Amino acid sequence: MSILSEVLSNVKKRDPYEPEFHQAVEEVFESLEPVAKMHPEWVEAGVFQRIVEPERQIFFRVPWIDDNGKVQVNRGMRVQFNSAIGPYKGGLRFHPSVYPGIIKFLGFEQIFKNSLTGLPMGGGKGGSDFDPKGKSDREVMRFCQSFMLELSRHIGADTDVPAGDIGVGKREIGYMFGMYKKIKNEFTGVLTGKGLNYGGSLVRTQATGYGVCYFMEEALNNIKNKSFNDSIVVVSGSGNVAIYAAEKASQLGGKVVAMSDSKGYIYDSQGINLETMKKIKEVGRKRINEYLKYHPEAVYTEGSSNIWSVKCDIALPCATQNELDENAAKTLIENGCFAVGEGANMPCTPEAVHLFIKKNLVFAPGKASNAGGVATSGLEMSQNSMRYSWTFEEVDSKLKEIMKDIFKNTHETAKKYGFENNLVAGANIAGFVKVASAMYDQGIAY
Ligand SMILES: NC(=O)C1=CN([C@@H]2O[C@H](COP(=O)(O)OP(=O)(O)OC[C@H]3O[C@@H](n4cnc5c(N)ncnc54)[C@H](O)[C@@H]3O)[C@@H](O)[C@H]2O)C=CC1
Ligand SMILES: O=C(O)CCC(=O)C(=O)O
Repeated sequence: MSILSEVLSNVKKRDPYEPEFHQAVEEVFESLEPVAKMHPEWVEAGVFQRIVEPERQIFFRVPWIDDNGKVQVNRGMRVQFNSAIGPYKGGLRFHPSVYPGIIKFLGFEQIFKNSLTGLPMGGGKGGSDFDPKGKSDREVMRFCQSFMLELSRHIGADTDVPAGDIGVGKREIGYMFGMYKKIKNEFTGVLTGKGLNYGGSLVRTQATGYGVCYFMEEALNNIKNKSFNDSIVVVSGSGNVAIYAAEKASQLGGKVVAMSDSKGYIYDSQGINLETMKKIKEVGRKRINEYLKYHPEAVYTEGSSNIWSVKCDIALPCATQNELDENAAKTLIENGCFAVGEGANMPCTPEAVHLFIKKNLVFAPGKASNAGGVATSGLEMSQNSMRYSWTFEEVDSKLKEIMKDIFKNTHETAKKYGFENNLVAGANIAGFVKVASAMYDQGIAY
């Protein structure tokens, strides 16, 4: 049995009820056989066993009082996965599906993604099974304050810097930042994704979605001599990543004809009107079918996964994990889709990914293509340390350069290890090698 199979089998044995985490480890390890062969010293130093075990996991109670005066109790957690190359960094997810297996898969992905950005950030992730949907602003505030009351003991600008993810946007970051500042009596860059009036960075809101398109444009140009221009694009989701991926895809000349939420999807043959979508989702926090009130010519279909039956050239899954399976992949390919870029974390199942690679689509894996969000968080940390802010154009051009560099690195690494044009292998290997060599240099006690 190879060291990689042995470690994977141990991961499954130790935490048998965490399928998303197993999937994330398996997907990375699939690419690492040549790395293990090239670096027997890493095998001997237990790097593969150590990298799948979080450095620290924190679980805590989050009691809060709802608008009816009733006490509610949620679970909070933070997985500080790996700090070999910098302070733990990664978002917080508030969604009823959150449990350790989800947070561990996200934290594990984050290690390699953050490494690919070229910035000094380790990997971490956290969240709660709290559902902000349908809650009043005051309820969300009381929850966030209680969550931070405990989390504040474990984070810090040089220790662990959380940010947003599903269910955590500017509103939640604001409430948490306010509470952290009150508890610690210090104004530091302990969270990113902050409001622009208290230390946030321009472009952070747009960064993940824009970054997906910058990466994809680079991949299309280099691998297929194509671009977004004149393409038909389908984007799943209608949250932060989806809206700004759709915006940049349109700016690059694509036409986004469909977007979804967890209940269903909208098809608009004229191209989705993004101002309407922002009004519905960012301001109103409403369901996507509200779109029909403003654009009655569009069509709404129940069932979010049906969105992949819409004919397109480029598909950008930007909602959630495992939202695009093998059947959806087959349908996309039959309809002529030639590129898929992951905006969400692990949105394509392993079977779908294998099919995309086998059929030579340009496939951009999330840990490379959605790294623009955390990269811009890294830029927010730099600006906070300098007590300075860059302009929109300055941050946007740094983001663009970072995404181009990530593409170059993943593309060249894939080629070097014998996986030409396989960006999944390229991203896994390039992300891993930097962290593994830092872990090796820092000794086994680490
Ligand atoms: N916000 C960020 O900077 C980054 C987010 N991501 C990933 O991107 C994905 C989306 O995150 P955000 O946009 O930040 O969250 P969000 O909370 O702003 O939006 C999530 C959207 O997905 C929709 N959704 C949920 N389940 C769905 C389903 N099964 N089918 C269709 N739509 C569904 C929701 O209705 C919502 O519109 C997640 O996988 C997240 O981990 C990755 C990198 C950075
Ligand atoms: O900006 C960040 O720190 C986190 C972004 C994130 O959660 C992700 O890349 O999945």
